[in-house]
Amino acid sequence: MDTYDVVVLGGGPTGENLAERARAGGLEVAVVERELVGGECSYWACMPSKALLRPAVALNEARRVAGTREAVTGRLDAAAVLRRRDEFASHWRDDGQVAWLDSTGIALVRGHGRLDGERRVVVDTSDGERRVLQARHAVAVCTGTRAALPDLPGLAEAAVWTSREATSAQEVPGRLAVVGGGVVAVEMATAWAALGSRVTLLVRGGALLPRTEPFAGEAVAEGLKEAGVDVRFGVAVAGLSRVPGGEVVLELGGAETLRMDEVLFATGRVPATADLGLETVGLAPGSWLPVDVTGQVVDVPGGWLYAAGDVNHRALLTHQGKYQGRVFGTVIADRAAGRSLDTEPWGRSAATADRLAVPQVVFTDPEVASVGLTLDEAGERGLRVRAVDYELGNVAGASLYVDRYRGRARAVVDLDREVLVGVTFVGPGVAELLHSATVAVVGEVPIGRLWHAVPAYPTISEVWLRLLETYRGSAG
Ligand SMILES: Cc1cc2nc3c(=O)[nH]c(=O)nc-3n(C[C@H](O)[C@H](O)[C@H](O)COP(=O)(O)OP(=O)(O)OC[C@H]3O[C@@H](n4cnc5c(N)ncnc54)[C@H](O)[C@@H]3O)c2cc1C
Ligand SMILES: NC(=O)c1ccc[n+]([C@@H]2O[C@H](COP(=O)([O-])OP(=O)(O)OC[C@H]3O[C@@H](n4cnc5c(N)ncnc54)[C@H](O)[C@@H]3O)[C@@H](O)[C@H]2O)c1
Repeated sequence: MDTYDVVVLGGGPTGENLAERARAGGLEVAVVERELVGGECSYWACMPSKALLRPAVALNEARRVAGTREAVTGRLDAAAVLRRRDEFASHWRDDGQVAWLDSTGIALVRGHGRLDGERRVVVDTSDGERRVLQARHAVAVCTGTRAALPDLPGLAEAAVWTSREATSAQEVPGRLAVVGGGVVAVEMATAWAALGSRVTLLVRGGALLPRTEPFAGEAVAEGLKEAGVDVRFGVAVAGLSRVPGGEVVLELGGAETLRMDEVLFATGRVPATADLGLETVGLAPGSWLPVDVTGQVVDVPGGWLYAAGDVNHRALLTHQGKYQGRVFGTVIADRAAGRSLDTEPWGRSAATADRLAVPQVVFTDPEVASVGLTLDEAGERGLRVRAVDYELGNVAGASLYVDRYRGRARAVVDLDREVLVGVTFVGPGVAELLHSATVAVVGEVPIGRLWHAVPAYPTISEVWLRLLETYRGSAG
């Protein structure tokens, strides 16, 4: 048996950050990883997906500026894009991340870890041995999620794509069906259409990106249609089958069938907790792990079990998992050293931003960049709010950015405190605008002070000024 101060289950972005903060706090730390250090994000999610999307957006932007439009004469070079994607996925090798772990003095145990009662982890190691790790202070579960697949007749045998295949495929399918209307669905539909697939997007509901402001999903649907994607709403897949070695036949209810070369199910995530020994600590296998603001799993007594990142279901995004990792890793070190905590909202020891100010960019064309609450969410929380909208195309910097710029911005103002609680930008090139909004929301910067944050002319950021003018006009 080996003893460490902290045992971290899962070496994705969250586990890495939590381990690093605990180690920086003076603790002995082991990370257990069953696949690649770096997790889903580095190899099958953020990095390869953005590497697939960037060339598509760069090409579209060049086509929208007179002068460069004439210089762009061909399509994307799919093979070159896939090669560049492979580089960004480090060719699915984790040597670089392992070297970083080594440099921090964190121990790496390769294998599948499971809880085995209080503070104990049993690992089936990659070399076929069984190791027992005992934690003096804490075990942190950072095991992330895997793709959720619906229970459909024929699905198990049809060798469908999940986000893993959609981000790592080495060939461009001729016909690709994408099932779902969330972020993975719209990003991957954008990428593969640009790479040359004929994409059909099958959306069960009536809108894309249902958790964002409605105009964002509408703009993305329009962008996808302009890119040649067949976007269908109110469609449910009833069953499917693959012709051996060949195409997939999708049954859409009624008598309609679709014949595709590949089918991507982008239908959400489930926590990677089914085979984690949760039953040995009184939890149900397969469940999400809700935590308090310091990261402690609420249903386990003794304060030794933490959960961070996707697996606690607070905000399924890399940067939020890393944020939790930093906060919770520091909390574990502080508790171990007997230091006092600051668990007030926005305090050093409390995850707060992952509830009140989650920034997210959807890297489609147009991009969607949002932080904080939508108008509907703010209303549901009982806030007295007003939405302030502005057409981005009227901003000088935007009209220079691409010809006939189309886009929109919305700020959600809390009228009682006169601060912003949410901001959404939709349009080309808005991703890098987002952090200004995040600072305004997290800092609860009074509208009166925002007036003095003067955007440079002529940038797209001038939309800030226009939003404030619109608010002042409508506030009377
Ligand atoms: C296609 C796609 C694109 C995405 N794009 C973005 C994006 O652009 N920006 C963004 O912020 N987010 C994005 N996300 C979400 C992002 O990938 C996740 O939020 C992030 O990976 C969560 O990090 P994590 O460390 O919590 O979990 P993971 O990255 O899932 O890492 C968990 C690790 O734990 C390991 N593990 C699991 N069980 C065990 C076990 N029992 N024993 C040992 N090891 C185990 C796994 O092998 C894995 O390495 C995307 C997701 C998808 C699917
Ligand atoms: N750029 C980014 O930040 C980025 C990119 C990709 C993923 N992510 C994160 O990863 C997570 C997973 O993304 P996702 O798109 O897989 O999940 P999601 O929950 O965002 O979307 C899933 C979609 O599938 C639909 N759906 C569910 N079951 C279905 C079924 N049986 N048939 C048809 N449709 C069905 C849902 O209605 C929903 O619209 C999200 O939390 C997202 O924020 C982030």
